[in-house]
Amino acid sequence: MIEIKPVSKVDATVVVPGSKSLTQRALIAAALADGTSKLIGPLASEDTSYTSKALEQMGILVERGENSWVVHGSGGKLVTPEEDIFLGNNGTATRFLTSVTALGQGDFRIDGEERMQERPIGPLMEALQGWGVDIASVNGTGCPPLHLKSKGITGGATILPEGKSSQYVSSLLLVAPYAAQPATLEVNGEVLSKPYVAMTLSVMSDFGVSVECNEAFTSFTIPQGCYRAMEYEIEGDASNASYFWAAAAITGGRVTVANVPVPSLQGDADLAPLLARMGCEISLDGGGITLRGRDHLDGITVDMGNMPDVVPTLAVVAAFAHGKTVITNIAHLRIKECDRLSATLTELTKMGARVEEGDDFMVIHGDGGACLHGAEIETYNDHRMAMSFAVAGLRVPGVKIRGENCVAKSFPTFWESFGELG
Ligand SMILES: O=C(O)C1=C[C@@H](OP(=O)(O)O)[C@@H](O)[C@H](O)C1
Ligand SMILES: C=C(OP(=O)(O)O)C(=O)O
Repeated sequence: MIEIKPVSKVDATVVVPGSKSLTQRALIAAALADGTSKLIGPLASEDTSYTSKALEQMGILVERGENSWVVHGSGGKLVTPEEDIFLGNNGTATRFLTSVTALGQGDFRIDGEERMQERPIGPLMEALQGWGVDIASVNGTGCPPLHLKSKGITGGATILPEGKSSQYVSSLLLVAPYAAQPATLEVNGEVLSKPYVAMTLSVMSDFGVSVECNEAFTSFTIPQGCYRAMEYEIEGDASNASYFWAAAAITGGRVTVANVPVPSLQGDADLAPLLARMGCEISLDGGGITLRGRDHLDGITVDMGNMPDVVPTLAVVAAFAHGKTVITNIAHLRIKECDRLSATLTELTKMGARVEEGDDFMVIHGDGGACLHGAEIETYNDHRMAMSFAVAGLRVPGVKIRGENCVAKSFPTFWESFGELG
């Protein structure tokens, strides 16, 4: 357990580690490319280690240096893994690598931690079956462990049934160029977390494959092709930048995150303008985004369907605002590392906040933070719970974070960087 000490006003410039989402996409595109790619500024964390280890099991050599990784691409020819693939609680990799392994040959399992065995993957399995993949959920739950008998994907038309993760769409797109025939993908229902699909299309295009699609991201035509090896530079992680912007917002201080660019490929960078709507000042200095807090924050009403990972950050800031904050379209928070919708509200309540929970929304009744008091915060093995509630501790004495090591999933050096704010 770690106790956070309150500070007056933070005043800092920080550099955050590389984007988890971009690192994983670039690793996969580079692994399937014909030739050797170099990833500059990748994220070294528990999740990206699971991804690169799984790719290594499929015969891809990933040489991990201090600030760049060299990936020896296979041109799409994958070796059969000798052991089952284990991906911890890495939802992105579990969804993406299910399709990647389908490109290879062999009979094996994909599995993860207990929580990953509760995170659905059924819609992706159905869409892959439409491309001729023999895949089943071992326990019949529509969740991992999965059993695959891979022999490549046929391509042609497939349909992704309605689901609560954009990762299914990204996963299918990433492998579609390697299908035996040109592929199309139709998605039933609304696509949540859309910026992540845009990010996938951007990485694919950088690696040389252009996909045709509609604006709603429900209809895609993917040409056959092979990714082109390249040198790819990774932006700083905007979801992880959120904790530093939030620190400025609630302490009335200043934080510049130097390596999240504008424009960014990451939807979560849009948290900064949202904090500006609550009363902060935003400016673009030296290539990064600076947030300055003021004495007063106002509650807002906002649809966060496109920015699920920064909802806990926003909810914590909302507890220090004046008035009601209503966060809608967030049912997908319930299938993250924990049920983040409930967990966030449970822990805010423990700190004295007045909140309301709906199936797909939350309400925080802010009073400027006056009612908040210290508490031992449960983190449910969820890195985003630990990092968001650490922010609250900068204003409220006695905030203690249990299970603080869970930050290793996406930001192993978080506590050192956060400590520098004080
Ligand atoms: O594609 C990605 O890199 C991600 C997509 C999002 O998931 P959903 O699409 O399931 O909301 C996000 O929560 C996750 O952290 C990363
Ligand atoms: C939801 C997250 O990741 P994943 O789905 O990859 O486990 C996250 O990092 O907040």
